[in-house]
Amino acid sequence: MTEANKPPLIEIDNLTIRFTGERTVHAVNGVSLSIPEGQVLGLLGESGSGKSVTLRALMRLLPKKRTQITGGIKVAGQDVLAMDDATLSAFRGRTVSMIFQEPALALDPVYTIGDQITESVVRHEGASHATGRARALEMLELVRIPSAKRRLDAYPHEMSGGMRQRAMIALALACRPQVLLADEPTTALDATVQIQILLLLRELQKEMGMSVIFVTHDIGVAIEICDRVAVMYAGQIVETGSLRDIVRDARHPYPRGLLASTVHGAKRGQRLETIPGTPPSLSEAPASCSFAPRCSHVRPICRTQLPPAVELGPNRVVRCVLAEETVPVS
Ligand SMILES: Nc1ncnc2c1ncn2[C@@H]1O[C@H](COP(=O)(O)OP(=O)(O)OP(=O)(O)O)[C@@H](O)[C@H]1O
Repeated sequence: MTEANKPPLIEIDNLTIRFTGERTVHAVNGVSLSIPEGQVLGLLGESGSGKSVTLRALMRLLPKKRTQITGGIKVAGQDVLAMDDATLSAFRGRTVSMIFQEPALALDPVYTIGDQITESVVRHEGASHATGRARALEMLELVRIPSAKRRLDAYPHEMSGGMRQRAMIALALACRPQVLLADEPTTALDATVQIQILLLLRELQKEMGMSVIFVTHDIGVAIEICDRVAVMYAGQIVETGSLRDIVRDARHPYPRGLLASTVHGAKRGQRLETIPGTPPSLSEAPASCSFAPRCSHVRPICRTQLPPAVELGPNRVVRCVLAEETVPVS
């Protein structure tokens, strides 16, 4: 079966997330995504575009209070938004796992790495302590932590940044989840360690057949690891396509502008900050094209109507009136 024919493992349908409180934030505005088994999708966009909020919604990690969510999220056939606490607890770790930029969000400072992995395997799989401990060692070896046996008894603060990142990956993958959610896991690392971790993640992803959603603001990282890319702007996906589609033939003026200056020499660490102007405040739900104020190809209709979602092929959607035109980049 080709990748395009595989049934989706993750289906996000018209997801809308609004935070209410002192000020209202329309963080995610009608996001739809469908990700088959074994695919790495890069969620690319500048700061505040709604990448992390989308990812957190998939694991139900958003605060319950003052968060309004509509739309649907299905993972491996399960309705994530309808799960009760017991189902959710089994779902996290076993079906879906998450890694972060900062390992401190996942690793507990008062327990050794070995104990944390062991505990996760015991809790999620009902395994014995000995089985959990054996798995912990296996995982530390899998993520290539040197002297793995000795490191089982190390605390997170006794490890370097790169090693802690590997330990967090070991913990996240210990119960062999079907889906890995990665929220900028390599951003804080220096370039050499970053590439090692990306290569490791790609290898583990292939070996375990996982689907991955990889959040990044870094085009170089997306090029390194993703099969497909979805570009977010102001809580919406403005363009999706294969990595090749996006890098070689982006149609929306936002990714076109971002990529024009970087595509030939895209390096890791290169931020998406090349377009003049700032993103909208998100205090209101979009009623027209959110990018219009910054777009050098803007037309009157862009300021009065939401742009259409133009399907250019399977899994290739562009939200722009110019989707089918070849416009010069500026
Ligand atoms: N719990 C919350 N309450 C209110 N607003 C929030 C909350 N969480 C996120 N936001 C807001 O939602 C918007 C989207 O945030 P999000 O973290 O998803 O952006 P991002 O694209 O991941 O950016 P970054 O790369 O900076 O993390 C931002 O305006 C953010 O301030």
